[in-house]
Amino acid sequence: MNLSFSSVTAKPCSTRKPCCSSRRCGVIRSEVNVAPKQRRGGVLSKQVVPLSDIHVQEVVHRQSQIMSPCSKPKPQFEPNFLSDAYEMCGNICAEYAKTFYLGTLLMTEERQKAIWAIYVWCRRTDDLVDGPNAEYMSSAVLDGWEDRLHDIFNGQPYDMLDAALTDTVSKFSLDIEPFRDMIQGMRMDTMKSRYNSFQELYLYCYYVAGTVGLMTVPIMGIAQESVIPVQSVYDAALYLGIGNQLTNILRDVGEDALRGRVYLPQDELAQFGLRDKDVFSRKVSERWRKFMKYQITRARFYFNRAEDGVSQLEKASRWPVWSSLILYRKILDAIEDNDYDNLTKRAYVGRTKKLLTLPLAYTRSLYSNPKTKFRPSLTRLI
Ligand SMILES: CC(C)=CCC/C(C)=C/CC/C(C)=C/CC/C(C)=C/[C@@H]1[C@@H](COP(=O)(O)OP(=O)(O)O)[C@]1(C)CC/C=C(\C)CC/C=C(\C)CCC=C(C)C
Repeated sequence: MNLSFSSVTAKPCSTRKPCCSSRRCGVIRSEVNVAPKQRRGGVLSKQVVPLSDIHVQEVVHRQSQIMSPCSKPKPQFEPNFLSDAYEMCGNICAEYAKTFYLGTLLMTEERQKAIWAIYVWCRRTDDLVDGPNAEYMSSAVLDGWEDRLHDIFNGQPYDMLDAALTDTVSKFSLDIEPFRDMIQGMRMDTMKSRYNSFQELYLYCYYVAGTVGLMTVPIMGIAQESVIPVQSVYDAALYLGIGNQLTNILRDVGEDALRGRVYLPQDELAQFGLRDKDVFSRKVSERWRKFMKYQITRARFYFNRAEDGVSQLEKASRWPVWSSLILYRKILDAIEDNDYDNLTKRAYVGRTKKLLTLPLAYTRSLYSNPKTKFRPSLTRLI
């Protein structure tokens, strides 16, 4: 049984210009880091596989360029209009994602508002396929949403919430590609309900969550004292998104099954002697527990890989990111506490545990130092 883990880092093929924005202009080679088998320590080995849809390298390139004053249209809005628009975004974020919202309160006002605007756009995008109007979903709806995204980036927002994002993209060096990729993830979601391998699932996770990492790095800001390459910070942001999404998937296996969806690699299910019918039967067997242990270890692998990137962010941005990392990790602990029953139970981190996370994350953010990879032993307690 092959129990290796992979994380995928995009490398441009030599024939491809890094600034090329066309989705279909060439093949990207991707490097897959294969983590050690369970119970065996050791150095990660690497494999090269074709994976043409992950746009990290080009996004890093474009987002790292200093914005010239005329590079993005500067829309003219009434001052009150924009402050009302951001306030609406803040209220939505506070309502639907309290932890993200709390985390933004330490940031500068400009960054805080930018995260709210991005959050709201992501929430609305996800709601197209997951929300109350999901029954009206079609590829035409997603095409229309993508046109609207281009309007946002061209300074012609459709409504107030879009206007907040238009303002945000005019202030920060944000590339449109991760936003388009998230829409691509929603397309994928409408087209398939099974993933043959972890490679396929990874691509989905990149689309719907890794992209959030790429969108938010320019807002969070990289510390001036950072000593690691910018690309590594983006990789860490991507891994945090992947870890979060894998965790969401593991938490929601039972709920997704009720909708006829299985976001688990089919080949790995088979390796553990499991099939779709075992997911739908809602019975937790010993095989299922073993399979879940494996999936949880992989999600943790991504969180661990994200850690070093958090310390490279600007100080005020580290706290919210640590909070999100620690909290999502705790969902994995909760699945274990439920004896791996994610078929009939939804793993939950209680209010008190959540609140206790905030000072822990705060301490962590004070002690993480961008100049070293030093990890205070506190990590191990969390
Ligand atoms: C402060 C902070 C962490 C900010 C990020 C806020 C933000 C813009 C979030 C967008 C989330 C969103 C609505 C995405 C749409 C797709 C989706 C639903 C993805 C899942 C999110 C969790 O949502 P929830 O639990 O509410 O999901 P359901 O209601 O069950 O559908 C995801 C699991 C993805 C979340 C991914 C991230 C927050 C990315 C984290 C990475 C960073 C913030 C980069 C940090 C930088 C470094 C260097 C590590």
